[in-house]
Amino acid sequence: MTAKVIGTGQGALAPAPAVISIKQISKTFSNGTVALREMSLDIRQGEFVSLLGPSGCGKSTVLRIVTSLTGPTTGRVEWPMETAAQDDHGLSFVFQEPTLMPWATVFGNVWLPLRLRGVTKRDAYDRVMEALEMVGLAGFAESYPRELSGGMKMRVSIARALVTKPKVLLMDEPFAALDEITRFKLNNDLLHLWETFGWTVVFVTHSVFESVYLSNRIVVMASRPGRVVNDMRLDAPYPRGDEFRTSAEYGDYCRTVSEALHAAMDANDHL
Ligand SMILES: Nc1ncnc2c1ncn2[C@@H]1O[C@H](COP(=O)(O)OP(=O)(O)OP(=O)(O)O)[C@@H](O)[C@H]1O
Repeated sequence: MTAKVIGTGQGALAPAPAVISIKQISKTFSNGTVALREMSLDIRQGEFVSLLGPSGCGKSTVLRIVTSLTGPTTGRVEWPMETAAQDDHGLSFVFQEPTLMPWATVFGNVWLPLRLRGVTKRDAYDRVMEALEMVGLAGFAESYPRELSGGMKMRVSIARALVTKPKVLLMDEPFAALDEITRFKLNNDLLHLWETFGWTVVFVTHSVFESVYLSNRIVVMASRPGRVVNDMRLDAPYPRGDEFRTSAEYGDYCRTVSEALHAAMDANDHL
């Protein structure tokens, strides 16, 4: 499927190589549910891609297959820019729930992925503190999760994902459980980090507004079976801030994407 460009045509990304190449993936669960059927998608270096679609269209299943948490029934995921020696793909995953260890401090939680790789607390110290700095929580290293707000817990979860210095960040509705003000703030912080570090981000969301605010590409999925029905590039320039969020341009993008989402939902109704 070719990408449709919405916007003014200014600020479009130059073509970049694919970091993740999803090839004809299908997934049928043991109970017979066809979660995905022949889905193909190239995620390009530096993109901020949102996967947008109704509940049950297979967004999380795509991320789980990309991270090898589950395998596809048919099809495969390729990493065109990698050599055979790389085995973790430089990936980090942020879930909707912060899933912090309640008995460990903020430091201990962020240290975990390094600890699992055998890095001692002393050796991990600078990297953990750097990750906490990035999410604005350097002053809370010795706090426990119960002492933190929902937004702060999510920041810890993001710091834990960043501590391994990933190249690709997969985020499964990370801000869905947060109030709107906190969500806006974390949206801004995430965009700032993305612009600073040049990651590739794949972001699952139900929200048209959030996907338009964050992404330079929105992939709309339909369900039963899960598949891509629209692939749109948004060329609104970055940095994006409150001015963009309240602009007529943003409203226009939201309308277009909303129509695409409704068309995807209608496609399900007719199956
Ligand atoms: N382990 C499983 N066993 C059986 N069916 C499953 C399993 N995991 C997911 N499914 C089904 O596969 C389909 C896709 O699920 P998935 O969680 O990927 O959708 P989603 O788009 O992420 O949904 P949501 O937005 O609600 O999180 C759904 O019909 C779901 O019920």
